[in-house]
Amino acid sequence: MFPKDFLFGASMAGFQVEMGYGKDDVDPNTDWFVWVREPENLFTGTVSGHLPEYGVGYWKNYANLHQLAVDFGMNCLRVNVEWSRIFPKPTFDVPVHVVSENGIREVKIDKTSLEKLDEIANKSAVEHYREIFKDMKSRGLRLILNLAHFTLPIWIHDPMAVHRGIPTEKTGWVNEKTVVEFAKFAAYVAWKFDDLVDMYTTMNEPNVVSQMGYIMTRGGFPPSYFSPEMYLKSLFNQAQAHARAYDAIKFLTEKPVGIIYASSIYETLNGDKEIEENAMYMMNYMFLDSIINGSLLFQDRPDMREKVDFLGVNYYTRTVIERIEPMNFGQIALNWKILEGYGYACPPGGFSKDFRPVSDFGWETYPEGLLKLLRAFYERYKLPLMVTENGVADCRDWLRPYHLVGHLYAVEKAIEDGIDVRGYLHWSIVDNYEWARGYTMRFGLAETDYETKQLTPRPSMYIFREIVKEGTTARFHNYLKSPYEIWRM
Ligand SMILES: OC[C@@H]1[C@@H](O)[C@H](O)[C@@H](O)c2[nH]c(CCc3ccccc3)c[n+]21
Repeated sequence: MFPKDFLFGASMAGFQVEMGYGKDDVDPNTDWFVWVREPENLFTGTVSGHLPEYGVGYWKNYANLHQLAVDFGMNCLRVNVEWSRIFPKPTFDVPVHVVSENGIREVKIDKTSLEKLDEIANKSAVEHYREIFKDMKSRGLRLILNLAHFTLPIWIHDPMAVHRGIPTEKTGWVNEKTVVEFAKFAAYVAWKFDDLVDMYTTMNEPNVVSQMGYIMTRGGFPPSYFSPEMYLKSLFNQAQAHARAYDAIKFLTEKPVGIIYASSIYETLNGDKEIEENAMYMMNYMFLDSIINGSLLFQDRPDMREKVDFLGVNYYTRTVIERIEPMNFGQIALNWKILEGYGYACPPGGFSKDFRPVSDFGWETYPEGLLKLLRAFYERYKLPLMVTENGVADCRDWLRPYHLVGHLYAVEKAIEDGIDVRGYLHWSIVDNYEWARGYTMRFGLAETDYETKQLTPRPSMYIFREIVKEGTTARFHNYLKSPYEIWRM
């Protein structure tokens, strides 16, 4: 059984759902907005050619989407405010008190600084976000407010300059100055929205921003510039930015502040524990340890300790790896590689090498991995956990019923095993703009008609509602066995 006060809902991101009518709801001031229409990226096929301004239109149709959530049993939504909407112009000139020897140790934002930020903020954007959040609350939905979800203001990040190796100050998270500006943004958001917020998260998947930006540079993420040094620098500046944002928000409110991490369970086919632990450390614990235990790589950072009230776990599938001769990339020594045919590396719409069904995106259905991951994170950190993303690209809703029951069952078993999971937020409630893949991937429990903006529940959304109503997956366990035999634990 799920606890009575369990949070059932969905996650969304501003850039992926807000725009829809191609005019007064458009925010042109982000790195992603530039990136997805850049001729070089279109010519090389780096991006889909689809544009976010013709998407869901949440900026205008938010009431419809909120009511859909309520109608299908949801009691919580996670969304973010777009930094570039709140501050379309640079905030560098707003004075704050910074302590920065060997890292950004403290950023103090007082009332005077907040009032100076208020002078340059886009007040109509602040007001419109307040309308959206007030509507959400008026329908009984809790709000988890996230701050950064992949996009950065163009005055922080010039993705094409970095992509082409042209010297620029606007290097996004690689530039330590971004840490200070992010803390200002966090303080301002808490100051302006706290009365409407239930829980905060500072950022979504800092590891993906760094990995897809500077290592997996064929994935279509800005700036697609291979650099292990920039990978590490951007990763740890995001860790610092989280810690400084945590402090800035906590200076103004007692509400919980967490972070959302792209989490995968790393497995070998031959039970090579050393390699599995090595990968789990590198890909999960190294970053999280830095903001929970204050251990930033090999230096002690007490100013970054205990900066996580709860951990948002985004889980989609596992990553199967095997040992290789160590490869050295600067400070990074890699002695494992990802195996094709499992996890994220499967044939779209087919089956994995383990005969598990695969999504339209080529991601293997592996619900046991969520249970293993929740166990591993809880054992290491003993922090409240929340599944902040889980879902499947499945335009026909053939796989989603099984995928949904399997993963909700994994959460239910984790809770029965005494793991403190507070909620499950599906990715996502409606189809939306899938970054470099545009509208080609459909993750919605409800289908989005991008012409009419009509939102139509898919069959699996009715299953979601039944499971919430009954407080357990029990009635749907036949979905675990056939026709996809997805659960073998
Ligand atoms: O791909 C589905 C969703 C995105 O739409 C969300 O914005 C993002 O938070 C998110 N993260 C993941 C898992 C990690 C990942 C990110 C990007 C590309 C491939 C895998 C999947 N998703």
